[in-house]
Parts: sequence; structure tokens; C-alpha cells
Amino acid sequence: MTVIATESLSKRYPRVTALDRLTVDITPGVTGLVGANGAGKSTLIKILLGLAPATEGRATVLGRDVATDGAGIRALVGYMPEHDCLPPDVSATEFVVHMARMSGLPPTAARERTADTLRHVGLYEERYRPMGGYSTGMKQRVKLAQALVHDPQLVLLDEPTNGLDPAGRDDMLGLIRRVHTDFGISVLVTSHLLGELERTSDHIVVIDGGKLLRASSTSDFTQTTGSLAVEVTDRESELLATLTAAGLTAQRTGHLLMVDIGDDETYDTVRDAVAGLGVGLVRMEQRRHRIAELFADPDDTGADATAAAHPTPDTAVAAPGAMGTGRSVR
Ligand SMILES: Nc1ncnc2c1ncn2[C@@H]1O[C@H](COP(=O)(O)OP(=O)(O)OP(=O)(O)O)[C@@H](O)[C@H]1O
Repeated sequence: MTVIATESLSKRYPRVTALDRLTVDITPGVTGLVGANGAGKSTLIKILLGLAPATEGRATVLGRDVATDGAGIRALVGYMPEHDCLPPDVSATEFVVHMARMSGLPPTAARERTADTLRHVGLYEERYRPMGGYSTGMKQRVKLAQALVHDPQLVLLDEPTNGLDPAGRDDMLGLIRRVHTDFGISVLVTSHLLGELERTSDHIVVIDGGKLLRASSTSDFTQTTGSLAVEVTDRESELLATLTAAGLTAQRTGHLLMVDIGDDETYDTVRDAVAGLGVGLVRMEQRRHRIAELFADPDDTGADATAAAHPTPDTAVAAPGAMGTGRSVR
């Protein structure tokens, strides 16, 4: 089943090609759309909502053609825009009720759905105060609530973590995950931050310069490596020597020993070496790739490469064009 399908979708402005023959199928669940600033994420969302015409190609949302059925799509889809668009002198409750009424809900249902939705996004007493006094995190929550209030089948969230500090980002990403798990609503969420989509999404679509770079499940992106990370309570150097003497290739990275996995016996050898030394085994796990690493240039030994080797949720995609050439991330 497909919630969004595009076929050779292009959008050309006089001076720039924002989308370039993009063909992708997006299935139910949470899908992260990642790309640098200017990659074409917002343009794609506007076309999917039927708000901007494509130059060529076609797209369907929930089986409806974006070129002919924009109004039908917008009835079934919620949209959280990237930029601040909230009137400062009305309260969250007044605003979300208004948006619910615009979507066709009768007055009582609009008030009830508004109360439920604002509670779901974590706004309580403050929902009666004018939004001009809200923090960025509260404004993002209102924008998410208005996208959900008419009980859509799909929501398109454009950079919902923009302007939030790390704790605020974590809260917002948790909320987004629950939109799908609690209500079964499919989500397309955009970001220029690779790390945060890795934790939130079932699928990842990467675009660069309007072109599709890669689309796959998050687990395919983060497939396991041939490395075993071993953490012990103490005596790491002695353990390293023991493993090397046993014929394994291993190196120490901070508290961790990274052991090359030759075959299944590697696990037994590590277990026996730890037991022989009488130290505590904190963890032993096969390492997974981080998405950011996949876009790093292995030959790049500069500061960028260091960031890519230790990606954080802040890891951002580099300038447009950089990803396609295998350049590293910031
Ligand atoms: N109305 C427009 N007229 C001309 N060019 C546009 C227009 N809208 C977008 N663009 C250009 O199209 C390209 C893609 O823009 P888009 O906003 O879709 O990117 P994005 O991935 O959403 O990035 P950002 O997160 O910075 O918004 C950019 O080069 C942008 O300058």
C-alpha cells in the first residue's frame, strides 16, 4: 500500500530546478524526508498538497491525483508549515478551533477535538493565553495540533524541530512518533538533521538538489557492521591484549573495544576472555551504521570527518550538492 507516489516529478523555477524527475513510493508509517536546505523538501510538500503545480510528472496522495484533487487531498491530510504563521493575539484554543471549523467540523466537535488535540501535544492551561507570548516549542506544538485536529489519515510536517533546543527536539520527535503509534496516522516529516530522523522514522527518503538519492527502510540504512562493541567494567587494556593474543583484531575507542567479527566464535572468545580476567561485562553488541556515516567521505580527515564518525542528533546535511558527491556532513 502506498500513501504517496511520485513519478518523474519535476518543478522548475526560472532560475532553479527545485525537483528533478523525482520518483518515489512512500508507504504507511513515519517517513523521514531528509535533505540540505534548498534540496526541494518544501516544494515537494506544496505539490503534494495541491498548492503548487508540478512542471512535469505526476503524484498521488492517498490515491488522489495532486493535479486534479487538491481539495480532496487537503481534507484527508494535515499540514504543519515550516515557518511561524500563528496570529500573536489569539489563544491556541481559539486558533485550533478556527482551523477545525475551516476543515468542516461542526462547532461542538471542533471544540472537543481542539481540547483533545492540544492536550495530546502537551498544552494545558497556557492554551487560553495569546500565542504571542509562547516559546518556540509551544508554537511548534500548536502548529502540530492544527495539523491533527481534523483527524487526517496523513500529516506532512515541514521541519517541525526547527528552532528547538535538544530537549525540545526530543519531545517533538516523541510526539511525532506517537502520532503514528497512538492514532495510526501516517507521517511525512522533513529535516536537514540526519540523526533525528534515524530515531523517529520507519523509512528514510534522501533528496539532494531535487533528485532522489536514496529511499529505504531505516533499518536498511543502519544495517549492522562487522564490528562488535565490547564494554567492560575495567582492565580494558588487558582485555585488548588477551583478545589480540587469541587471534582477534581489536582496537580501543575510549571505553569501548571494537572487535572485528570473524565468525560466530568471536563472541565465545570475547566471553571467555572477559570471564578469564574476572571483569564485569557491561555490554557486547554488534555495531550498527549511523545514517550520517553513510554520507561521509572516508578519505576526509578534516574536522568534518570527525563529526561524521561521531554523529550527533545535530549532524546536519551539508550544502546542496554535497551529499551526491559523497562529501561529509557537518
Ligand atoms: N517560489 C519560488 N520561486 C523560485 N525559486 C524557489 C521558489 N520556492 C523555492 N525555490 C527554490 O527551489 C529550491 C528548493 O527550495 P525548497 O524550499 O523546496 O527547499 P527545502 O529543501 O525545503 O529547503 P529549506 O529547508 O531551506 O526550505 C531552492 O533553491 C529555492 O530557492
